[in-house]
Amino acid sequence: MASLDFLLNPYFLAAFSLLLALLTVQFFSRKLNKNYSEKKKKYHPIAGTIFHQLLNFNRLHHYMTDLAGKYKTYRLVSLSRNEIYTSDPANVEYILKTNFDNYGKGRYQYNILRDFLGDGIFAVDGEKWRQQRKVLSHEFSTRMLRDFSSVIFRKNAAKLANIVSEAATSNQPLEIQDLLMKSILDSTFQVAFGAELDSMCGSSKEGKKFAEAFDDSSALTLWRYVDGFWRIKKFLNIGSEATLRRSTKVLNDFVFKLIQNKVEQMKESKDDSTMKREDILSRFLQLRETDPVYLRDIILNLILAGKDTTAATLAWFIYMLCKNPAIQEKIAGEVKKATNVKETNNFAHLASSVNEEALEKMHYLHAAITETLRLYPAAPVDAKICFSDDTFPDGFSVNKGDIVSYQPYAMGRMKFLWGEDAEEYRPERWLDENGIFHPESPFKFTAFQAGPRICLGKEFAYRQMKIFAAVLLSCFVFKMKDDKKIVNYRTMLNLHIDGGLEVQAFHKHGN
Ligand code: HEM
Repeated sequence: MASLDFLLNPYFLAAFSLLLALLTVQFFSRKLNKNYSEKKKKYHPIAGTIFHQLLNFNRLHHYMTDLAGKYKTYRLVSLSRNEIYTSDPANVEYILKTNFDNYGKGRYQYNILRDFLGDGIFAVDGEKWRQQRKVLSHEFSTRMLRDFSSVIFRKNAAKLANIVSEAATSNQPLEIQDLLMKSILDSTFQVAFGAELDSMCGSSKEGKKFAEAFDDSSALTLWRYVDGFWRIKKFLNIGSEATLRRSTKVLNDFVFKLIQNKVEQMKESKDDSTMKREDILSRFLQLRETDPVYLRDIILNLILAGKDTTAATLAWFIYMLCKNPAIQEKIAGEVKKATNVKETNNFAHLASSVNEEALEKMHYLHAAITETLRLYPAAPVDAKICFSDDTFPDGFSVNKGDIVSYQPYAMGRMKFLWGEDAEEYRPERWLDENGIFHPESPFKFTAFQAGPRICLGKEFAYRQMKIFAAVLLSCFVFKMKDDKKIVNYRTMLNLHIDGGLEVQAFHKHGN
């Protein structure tokens, strides 16, 4: 019954009363206006209110998938504005591409995100977004970043394999999601700053503090979406807002110090043309970008973008493989063939063999990761604000200020999109008759968003996930520690496994 405690919460009761009042007002104003606007505009069916979302909070994505099964596009009534949810690819294409300029983060999201993400790419629209997108797209397409990041991914994959190996030898279970979160944070941090954080082994106290402050800031920023009183709490500097202020200060102090150190290092090595600076911070400094606040915003946004998304996807991937041992075996076979490595006890050697050429050959692994993202997309729902009244391709209207969301989680499970076996984990659906991966329309498979704001790190993320998966699956067999345990997500911005994923790893030894 603990999950119903929130019914007694005074904030909740106040919000509920307000919602009832709003619904009453909406009902009567609809009646009064019937002869005017209703005649001209058609609105998507009302499937519920945000009160229903609160009641279903712990199974939110199941609830919304059920609604999506009934209506391709529907509305939920909230206190201040309509919330429209769609799983219709034609509407998704319209929002994300055709009428791109009419949908964005808006002032509402910017105000929530600003204290943590500043003016970084995730928080802004318009010119500020365009400028960062241009610079970052260029950086992410360079061969230098690709090669530099691959070296780091291989090193960290081998480091993780060492930890898994120790657990396998001593027959100890592992909480693999947590390990992946730390390892991916270490990789992303090193690509971004060119410095070691080592949150996986915890060798640096400052690094540990940074990692904790980062997670706290992220969770507390998300909390603002449901806490109607956050502005007052911020003004009074109390409760969650006081904690957020402390966490962002830890982040800022740490990052500004790193930037300062890097600037000094670069000054010292100015004449040394053999010094190659390949991390993202150094690249920006070389481009004569010296505003520390701008640099902080760019880099923290990248870390946020890359860390939880990639790590959570890998955790769901391992979960899927524990549930489907034949697929696990098949991927291991493909990796062995592509890398041509016989000896799997030397993790560094094995990791170095997972090179570009080998990765290109791993179509089945690519399909299995994509299939994981179809069923467990790291961003399960993605919301935009509508900037001016509009009509969707399905003929229904949306109003200025409405929140419009496409739903990767629900879409991944719709039979009308994927067929009768939509709920089944079947990597083969991504392969043609020759076993070659073939992508789907990004307006149907929406895990990376689509259109001009499509995920900038998609290729980077696949490379990292494939390297980690290839190294781990060549050396170990993974099984659930407790096969009967029900695995579910925790409702938050990204789709994490609630309580982590406890697995048992077994050595494959030389086969
Ligand atoms: C499995 C891994 C990943 C998934 C599923 C994913 C998914 C997404 C999604 C859904 C968005 C749109 C978010 C929004 O509306 O604001 C996005 C944006 C973005 N992603 Fe990823 N992402 C992943 C990994 C990465 C990585 C590793 C990086 C870079 C290190 C990255 C960089 C970005 C950036 C910079 C944006 C903002 C693009 C823009 O607004 O123009 N992502 N990603």
